[in-house]
Amino acid sequence: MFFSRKSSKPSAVIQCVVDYLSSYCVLEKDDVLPWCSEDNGSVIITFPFANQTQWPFIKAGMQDALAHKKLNAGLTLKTKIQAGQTAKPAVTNIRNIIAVASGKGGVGKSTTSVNLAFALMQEGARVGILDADIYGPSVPIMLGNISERPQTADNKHMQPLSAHGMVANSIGYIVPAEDAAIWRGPMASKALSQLINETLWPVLDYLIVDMPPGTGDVQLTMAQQVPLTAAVVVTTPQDLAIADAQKGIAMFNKVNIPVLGLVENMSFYQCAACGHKEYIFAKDGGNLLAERYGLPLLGALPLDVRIREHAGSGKPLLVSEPESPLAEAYRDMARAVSFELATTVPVAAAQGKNIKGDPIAFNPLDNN
Ligand SMILES: Nc1ncnc2c1ncn2[C@@H]1O[C@H](COP(=O)(O)OP(=O)(O)OP(=O)(O)O)[C@@H](O)[C@H]1O
Repeated sequence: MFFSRKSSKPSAVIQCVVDYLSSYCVLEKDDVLPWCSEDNGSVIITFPFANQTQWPFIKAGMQDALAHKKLNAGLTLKTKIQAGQTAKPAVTNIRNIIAVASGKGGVGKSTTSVNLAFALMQEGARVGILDADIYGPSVPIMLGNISERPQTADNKHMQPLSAHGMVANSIGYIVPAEDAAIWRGPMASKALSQLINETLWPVLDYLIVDMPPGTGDVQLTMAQQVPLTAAVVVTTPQDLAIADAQKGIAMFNKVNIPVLGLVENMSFYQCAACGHKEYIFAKDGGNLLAERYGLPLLGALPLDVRIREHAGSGKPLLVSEPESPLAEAYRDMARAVSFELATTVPVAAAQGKNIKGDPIAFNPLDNN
């Protein structure tokens, strides 16, 4: 029941802001009430998810709602991402680890991972990316720093590399591709644990992990060994890819990692000249799968040559064309990912205990 847990009734301005947020986010009023506090006639709203590009619209909507009720209050919007609970102890400085997985190769998992990471950053989160795609690491190519190597001061820990304001590490920076390609399961999953645990990560709200494609033993062991908070499954609309995505969902269910939802990549082709949308592969595959599993469809990204060109050039779309509608589609997805995590994964009991501060002089959002 609305406000039932509070001993005193919230003020009229808080009630108005809560009403607005509850309908904007499609959540119960009791769910959004904890985000709101009042200080000297000003309302502070602290979102537990990353949505900073929406703040101007949200603020304007709230101001209208307040004015409609002849109320007046200053509005301050903030972001505070909480750590979601994990079965294994959290990694130092990382609040949430999100695996980006796909049932089969070539569906655009790495491209989605990298652009998702930048999109989350543009929405106000502190983000890093880890390329765990042992058999085909492509993050170094997409970040344009393939010839760089992580530095180490003590021969035990690596400093992550930094590209376009994002921290990253990848097996591709460390081991020649032909060596990693022949690793067997135990070696591959040990490499992932080492990459995560021996990198000096700055304080991060999200570490995006680009998983190796597939749902075999290697992927299963990896999913079990790392304290994943949640997973996102990428698919394309073809029947075959959908069937494989189904296996991906089943794999995470088996190891009790919550799947936040599906991303349908290469969903449609939009003609640059006339804007007509062509569903080249199939229509609504991702939607139907999402419905079957009761999962949200977090994003439907078009097949667009610019996505491939920018990924190949070392400057991902979100960095090279941040104002484009394509970048907006990725940010829509990023907000959906962040929102789902905050509203469906229980908050970790040991909140903040693993946050030790930045070991290196790096924090893209120090003033937040
Ligand atoms: N939405 C898109 N539009 C156009 N090209 C895309 C799109 N998504 C990915 N690509 C391109 O498709 C190819 C495969 O993408 P990517 O490497 O991200 O797939 P993957 O699933 O990670 O593959 P792998 O299984 O080999 O790791 C790349 O050339 C990439 O640039």
